[in-house]
Amino acid sequence: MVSHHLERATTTISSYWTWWWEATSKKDLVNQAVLTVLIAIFATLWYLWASLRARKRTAPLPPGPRGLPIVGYLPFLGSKLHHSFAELANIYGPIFKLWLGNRLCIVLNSPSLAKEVARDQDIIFANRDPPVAALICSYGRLDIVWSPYGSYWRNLRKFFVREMLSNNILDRCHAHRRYEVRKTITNVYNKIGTPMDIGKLSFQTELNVMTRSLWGNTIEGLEDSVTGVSFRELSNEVMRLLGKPNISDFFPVLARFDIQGVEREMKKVFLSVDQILDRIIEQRMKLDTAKEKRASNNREEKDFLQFLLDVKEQETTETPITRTQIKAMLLDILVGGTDTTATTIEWAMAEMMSNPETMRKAQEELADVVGMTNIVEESHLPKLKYMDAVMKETLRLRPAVPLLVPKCPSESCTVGGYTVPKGAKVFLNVWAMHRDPKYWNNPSEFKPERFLTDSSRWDYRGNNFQYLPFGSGRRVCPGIPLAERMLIYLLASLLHSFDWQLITKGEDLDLSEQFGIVLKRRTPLIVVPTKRLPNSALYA
Ligand code: HEM
Repeated sequence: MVSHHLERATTTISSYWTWWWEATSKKDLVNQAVLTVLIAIFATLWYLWASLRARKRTAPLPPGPRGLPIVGYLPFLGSKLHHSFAELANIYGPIFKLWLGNRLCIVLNSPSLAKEVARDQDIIFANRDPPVAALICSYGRLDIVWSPYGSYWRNLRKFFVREMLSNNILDRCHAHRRYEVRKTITNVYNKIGTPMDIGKLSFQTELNVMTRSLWGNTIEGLEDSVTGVSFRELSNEVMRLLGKPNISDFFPVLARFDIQGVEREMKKVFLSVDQILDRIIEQRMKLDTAKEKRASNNREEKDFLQFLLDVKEQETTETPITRTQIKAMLLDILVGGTDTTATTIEWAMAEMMSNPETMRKAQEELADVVGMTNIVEESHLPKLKYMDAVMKETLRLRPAVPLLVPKCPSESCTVGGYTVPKGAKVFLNVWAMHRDPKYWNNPSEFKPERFLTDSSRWDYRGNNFQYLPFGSGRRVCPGIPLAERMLIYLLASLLHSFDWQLITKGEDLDLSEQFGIVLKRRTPLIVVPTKRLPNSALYA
């Protein structure tokens, strides 16, 4: 294109030159002066126009570290990707690039860039870039999290939100949540005074809540020996493998050699998960007796799995759903929804144990709102303002998904004045944005009070671009309504029913992080509960 313009300009200039030469030869000084000025103006204008067009077409790539030939910056990344990215942002600015193998990665670190990507150019960035491990555990992108942007994803997500997460359905599942939370409180009461792993406890409760809402039973309710604990191990393994840097992802030509064995490991873990899901579906189908059938005709009484199975049976439906798609969706909820919520509860407890004043304030609020002779009910939640602030502050300081789920633009575009090429892997480092002193006072302190003022400012549904624990745009987390209920309800019940101490009094609690697709604690939080409420009946 530029060479074409150059050719045209050269032709034009040369014809004027001939004319000018003729004028010069005739010694026509006036003509000569006019022509010289005209040529100078023309040349300047042409130069400006051409360079403006060229600049418009090719904004440069963002700045970034050089790295080594072939491997790029891979050898220099530490084990905590979110920290390494934050350090690089300090050097190269809020948007930078780095090559990891032969994959171009672009990292964004500011609310205005987040807005450009998640609002202004949301459709372009609504695609995912699944690692090899995700292709396996999503049944080849048949789930919601990893499916490509398009009508398949849209239908699945709409269906999921309508049949699992509408206010109506969530209200109906209230009894399941209450049953499981009360069961947990009783279990803790029975082991009072003994050390407990809060992460394990929260995971077990969240998993049971999810499974009861999904198919009216727990994993233990299956006819064989699968336990919630072994499911937690499988789920942890899936998350670990999803977050593990894998050479196959950075050098797709090497993928078939599976050099680190990530694909092999994921296939093995996934086989067990898949078998559990098959058993769940089969057990649910067995329940399809005449009595169940009658109940299943009543929309009000159906659980999510029953609804899915009904849709599958109706061949005339507009969006026929296969058994594999059902399993893919169940997995999103069981692995994605449970681990994030349980990890957030564990962090909230850890932060409060390190800042006993916040624990005291939360318990005082519970005593005021709930009363020491009552148990926490979901109806209390809207009044628990401090508790809500604790949850928000935890999601700020310890966002469960620190780099969100990486995005992949479907066409080349410009962000922050730089080119982001089609197919690049785009990370939004919300962990770093949540700790940026430009937007937060004393960002590394755990201070729930910051969320007590002007609550409208602290929306976390993706509209406030400096606070994005659930992401933003079309692919924002659809589980927010369930996550917020479960987080506060379980945390409030644990704090109202018990006082909590570290095993060794006065010990400094380890608050270090272990990076993964979900940001976990490096060491499990082990604490000892003591009775807080006056009446033993409140623990039944
Ligand atoms: C503390 C709890 C949770 C956190 C912090 C969290 C966070 C996130 C984040 C950051 C994303 C990616 C958003 C983006 O790419 O912009 C996401 C996606 C998703 N989450 Fe959650 N989540 C939580 C709980 C849940 C729950 C309880 C469920 C299900 C019941 C759920 C289901 C999903 C699904 C299906 C997606 C994929 C959405 C899509 O790609 O269209 N999440 N979540």
